[in-house]
Amino acid sequence: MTARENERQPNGEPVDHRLGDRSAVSAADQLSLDDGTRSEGTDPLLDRASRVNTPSTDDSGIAVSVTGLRKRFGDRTESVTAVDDVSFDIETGSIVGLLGPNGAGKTTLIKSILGMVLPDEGSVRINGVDVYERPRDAYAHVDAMLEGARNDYWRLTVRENLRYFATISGVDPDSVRGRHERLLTQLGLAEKADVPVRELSRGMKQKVSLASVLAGGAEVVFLDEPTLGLDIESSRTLQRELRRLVEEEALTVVLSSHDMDVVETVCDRVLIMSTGEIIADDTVDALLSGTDLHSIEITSRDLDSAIVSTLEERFETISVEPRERGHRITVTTDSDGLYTLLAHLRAEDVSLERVRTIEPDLEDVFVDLTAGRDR
Ligand SMILES: Nc1ncnc2c1ncn2[C@@H]1O[C@H](COP(=O)(O)OP(=O)(O)OP(=O)(O)O)[C@@H](O)[C@H]1O
Repeated sequence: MTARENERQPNGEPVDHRLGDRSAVSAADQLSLDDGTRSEGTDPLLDRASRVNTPSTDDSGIAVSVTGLRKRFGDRTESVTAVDDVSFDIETGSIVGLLGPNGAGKTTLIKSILGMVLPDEGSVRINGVDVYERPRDAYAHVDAMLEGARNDYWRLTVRENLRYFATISGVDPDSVRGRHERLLTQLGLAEKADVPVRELSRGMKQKVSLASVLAGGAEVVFLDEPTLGLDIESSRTLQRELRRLVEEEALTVVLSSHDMDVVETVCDRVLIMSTGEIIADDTVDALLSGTDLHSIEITSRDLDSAIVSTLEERFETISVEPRERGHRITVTTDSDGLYTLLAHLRAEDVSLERVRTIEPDLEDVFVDLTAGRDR
């Protein structure tokens, strides 16, 4: 999902891609028209300000349930099935990572769940409520940060933004003052609380965006690249705060990110999409332990350019580092591939100076699962 930088409303404020704000809805409507969907203008999110933020009643333990979702764009001559018969449930109080290469269908899936794109088939329930039949009730406890960090009112201070977004979520800002103060402290924003957002750095703005999403006490939040542009310390703080909200307040988070380390650290479960389908749905541990991948790093002065280029032809996932004499190569492959590699090196009479095996990480598993599956 790509951030749309520099979008502005006529009043000079940034375009808001969040739910819960009227400008967000107009952005959604604009998108909808582009998509040929939802042109009826009945977006449930327009009405948030008048909504009472009562707790949801569903006790199934399932926050989001998607069944048989399908969305195709285009006509018969040229069409793409962006989401292809996708089904999954997300447990209340968990963080689920949504991964996929560019064009996999992640944005279309999330927008379909949020009612910003109307799917051709399938159903979505949030806390047991069908989003297409009873959108207002279904989205009463949902918020989202889509397409980057441009979500806040830059002329308002940080604290005023939190109060504003709480208000349009139907919450009296005074009743959640404690929550706001905690968010400001946890996210390192307390010192800047009374500073207009436009005067903050990009990373700080990103943190304000996240705080604004969480300001109204939503039970289910969708976050697109929440750590983009943050320094390592801020990213870790944000991840810790998300885990705390999930564990202490049963927040449910759907997080889409290209940062595999963030997903590996923070998510209870990972959905991997490719060409519109869910091709993996498991915990990070299960994905890592279920893989037959091995990463091996070999250093040798016998690894000359000719041998290295033969290996590059055979192994897609090879990285090569020239040494003063010879090369250091790192290859990620399955057991058969490893056997082939070692047999090849033996046949070429390569003596191995240094061999190091590396545990595969989520990125290795992701690349392995999605390689060669382009549309
Ligand atoms: N409005 C649209 N009209 C036509 N095709 C579309 C539209 N929106 C998405 N698509 C196509 O649907 C497919 C899935 O796109 P989508 O944006 O959902 O993928 P993504 O996983 O979010 O990608 P990225 O990571 O690059 O943002 C792509 O082939 C894309 O070109």
